[in-house]
Amino acid sequence: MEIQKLIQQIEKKKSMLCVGLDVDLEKIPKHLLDHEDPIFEFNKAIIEATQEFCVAFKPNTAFYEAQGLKGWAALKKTIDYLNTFYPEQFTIADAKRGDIGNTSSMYAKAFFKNLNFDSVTVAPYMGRDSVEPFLSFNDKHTILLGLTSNQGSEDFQFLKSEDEFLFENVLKKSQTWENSQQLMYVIGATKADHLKSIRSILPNSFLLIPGVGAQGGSLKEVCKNGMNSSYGLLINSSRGIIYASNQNDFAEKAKLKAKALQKEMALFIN
Ligand SMILES: O=c1ccn([C@@H]2O[C@H](COP(=O)(O)O)[C@@H](O)[C@H]2O)c(=O)[nH]1
Repeated sequence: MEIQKLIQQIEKKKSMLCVGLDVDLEKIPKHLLDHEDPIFEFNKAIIEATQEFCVAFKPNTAFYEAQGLKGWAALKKTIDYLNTFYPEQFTIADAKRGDIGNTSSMYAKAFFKNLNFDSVTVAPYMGRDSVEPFLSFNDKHTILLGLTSNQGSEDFQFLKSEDEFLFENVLKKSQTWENSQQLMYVIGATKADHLKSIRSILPNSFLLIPGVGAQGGSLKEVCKNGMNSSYGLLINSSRGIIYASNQNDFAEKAKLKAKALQKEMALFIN
C-alpha cells in the first residue's frame, strides 16, 4: 500500500489505530476451540468488530508459529481475509526478521510475496545488507526496530558513544540505505519522552508505536510528541483490545475498546 493511501485512511477514519492480532489459544473464549480453525474464527470476529475504528492490523507471527502448521495456515487465512474484504487496511507482519542478505531475501519473499503483507518488522542489528533485501520491494514497507518498548531496551539501545545513543545512530545510519524512503520504525509508547528528539532525526517517517494499554504507555504523550504533518503514527494495541472479554461478548467488548482508543486519537487529527 502507498503511504498516501494510509494517510487518507487516517484522515477518513480519524484514527491511527493498529489492532494487534496476538492470538493465544489459552486466552480466547472456550467455545471457539470447537471450531476447526479457532485462531481464524477469533481473528475474523475481531476484524469485523474493530475495522471501522482502525487503519491497520498487526498479527505477531510468534503467536502463529507457536501453533505449527495450523498456526501458519491461520496466519495465511487471516491475511487473505484482510486483503480480500478490507484492502484499505494496512497490514503488518510483526516477525522481527533479518539475516545475511540471501536469507533476508527469502524472508522478504515469504512476507511480501507469498503472504502479501504490506509491511514486515525487521531487526537492524545485522546492518545494511540484512535490511536492503526487504527494501528492494518497491510497494512494500520495512519497519525497523528503532527504540523498543521493553525494559531490556536499556541493555544496548541506550549505550552512548560520542554523545549519541546507539538507537539514534541506528536511525541515522538506516536513513542512508538504499530505498530508505520505504522504512518505518518501531518506537515503544513507553519511550514517548524520546519521541521529540526522534522526530528531529526522522521528520517524515511513519512510526509504529506498540506499548499503549497493557504495557502502560500513554496515548496522549505519544500523539503530542510523535505526530508530524502527515500524522506519521500507527499506534498499536493488542491485548488491551482482543482480550477485553473471554466470553461470548469478546468481539463486542473489543469493538468498545477500539472505539474508545479511536475517540482519543481523533482529538489529535484534523
Ligand atoms: O518494542 C516493541 C516491539 C514490538 N512489540 C509488539 O507489539 C505488540 C504489543 O502488544 P500489547 O498486548 O498491546 O502490549 C506485541 O505483539 C509485541 O510483541 C512491542 O510490544 N514492543
